[in-house]
Amino acid sequence: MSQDSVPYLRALLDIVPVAVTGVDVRGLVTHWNAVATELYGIPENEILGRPLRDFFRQDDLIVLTVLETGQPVYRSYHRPRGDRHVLINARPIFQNGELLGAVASEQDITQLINLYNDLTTANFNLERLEKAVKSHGPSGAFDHIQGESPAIKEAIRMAQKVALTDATVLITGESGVGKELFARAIHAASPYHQGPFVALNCGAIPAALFESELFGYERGAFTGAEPKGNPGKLTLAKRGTLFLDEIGDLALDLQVKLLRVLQEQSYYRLGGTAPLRLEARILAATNRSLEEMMKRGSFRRDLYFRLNVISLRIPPLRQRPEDIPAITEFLMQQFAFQYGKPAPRLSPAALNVLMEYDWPGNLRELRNVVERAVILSEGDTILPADLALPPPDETGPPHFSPASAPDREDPEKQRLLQALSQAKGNKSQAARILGITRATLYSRLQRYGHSL
Ligand SMILES: Nc1ncnc2c1ncn2[C@@H]1O[C@H](COP(=O)(O)OP(=O)(O)OP(=O)(O)O)[C@@H](O)[C@H]1O
Repeated sequence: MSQDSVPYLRALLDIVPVAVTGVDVRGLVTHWNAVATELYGIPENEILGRPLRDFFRQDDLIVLTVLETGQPVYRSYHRPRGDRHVLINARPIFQNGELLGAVASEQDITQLINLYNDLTTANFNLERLEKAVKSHGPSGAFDHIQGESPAIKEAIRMAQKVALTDATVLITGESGVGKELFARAIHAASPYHQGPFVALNCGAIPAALFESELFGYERGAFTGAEPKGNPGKLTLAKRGTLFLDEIGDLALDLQVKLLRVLQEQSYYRLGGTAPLRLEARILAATNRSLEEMMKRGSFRRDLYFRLNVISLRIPPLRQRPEDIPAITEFLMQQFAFQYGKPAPRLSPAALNVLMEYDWPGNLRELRNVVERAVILSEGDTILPADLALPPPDETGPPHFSPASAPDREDPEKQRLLQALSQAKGNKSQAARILGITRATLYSRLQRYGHSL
């Protein structure tokens, strides 16, 4: 190369769209172009002639590694700083067999990565919308009920069967397990799906208003009534579904009135004289034990049997811990989208905390915990501290029975959590990572979830 070519090379360095760094054999900077200045915010006059390692962490200096190993590197992905993503080419420079130094070029692909992340989030959202659209038709009604444990699958199978009939269903289960979610899915999959879904919370309305809410009233039926009258929930739910939530909270005298409607399949509005036909499918739910209440005389036996034509029990979350990884992943994506943040990942330690917690508030509590964690987490990983739950040691009585008491150092359990975290809760993928079948993975998750 002639001496004349130096100005050409200088100009070339300044117009190539990559950051160029040159070091001599001691690691002192010999070349630093305009893009490098822009990428790292370090001007050429500050860095030229100085050791490169004064400006960067040793681990981040691929060009120095190349100097040591004498091996070139091509298109190596690297994050020189938290918010920057680059692809690096680097090679040593030899002259007459002697090592002179090394050069590196770095292509900033931050924008590309950000676009990719945006695209992934957009795709996720699209899938969700597709599911939501499908779930408006009877076929996809149960799609948004997350979970693949045998317990939840059994509940879904049962609900799908009863959805096709017009039988009254009593949905039981602890608070926050998803009783209303199931009621809505049954409605959406039922012959009544084109009609409305009307919910009435029997625990939330004062007894004095219950009748007018349920049956409605005619114009001028009583003082203080809406002048136009009120159709009432039974009429509003016509050709649709009436969901009587918290049915166990209904006072005894009102239980008689509800029973009469169910027996006679007709009702009167307050102040009305013409009987109206019951044309709604009835679903009821409670988190109380109606059997216990019957024994104590606070729930009518005859109403119980009318409502409980088919009973559907939704299992609490602590009885299906194997659902926790996938549901958490689903919720993280959902809330990340809602709050306009990139979807975070869950650290194995955080997953461990979730797996061992008791979940008295079930899915509703899990939703709240994940929502808060997505909002509070800094960086791209959710850590145990973001969950605001007691760590496994402090969750009260030990969760593991002595027969299956693996402690937190149990290496098999650690591998399991690691694989699930890596697979973002996808169990097939986690099973592949571990080289075991899905069935084996499920039985291990069951074993490591507490109180089983
Ligand atoms: N399997 C599930 N997958 C995803 N989300 C769920 C699931 N089950 C419940 N949820 C969510 O958890 C929350 C609580 O569910 P829901 O209101 O249906 O519970 P519930 O049993 O009716 O509670 P309560 O007895 O307190 O009325 C809702 O936001 C619901 O969407």
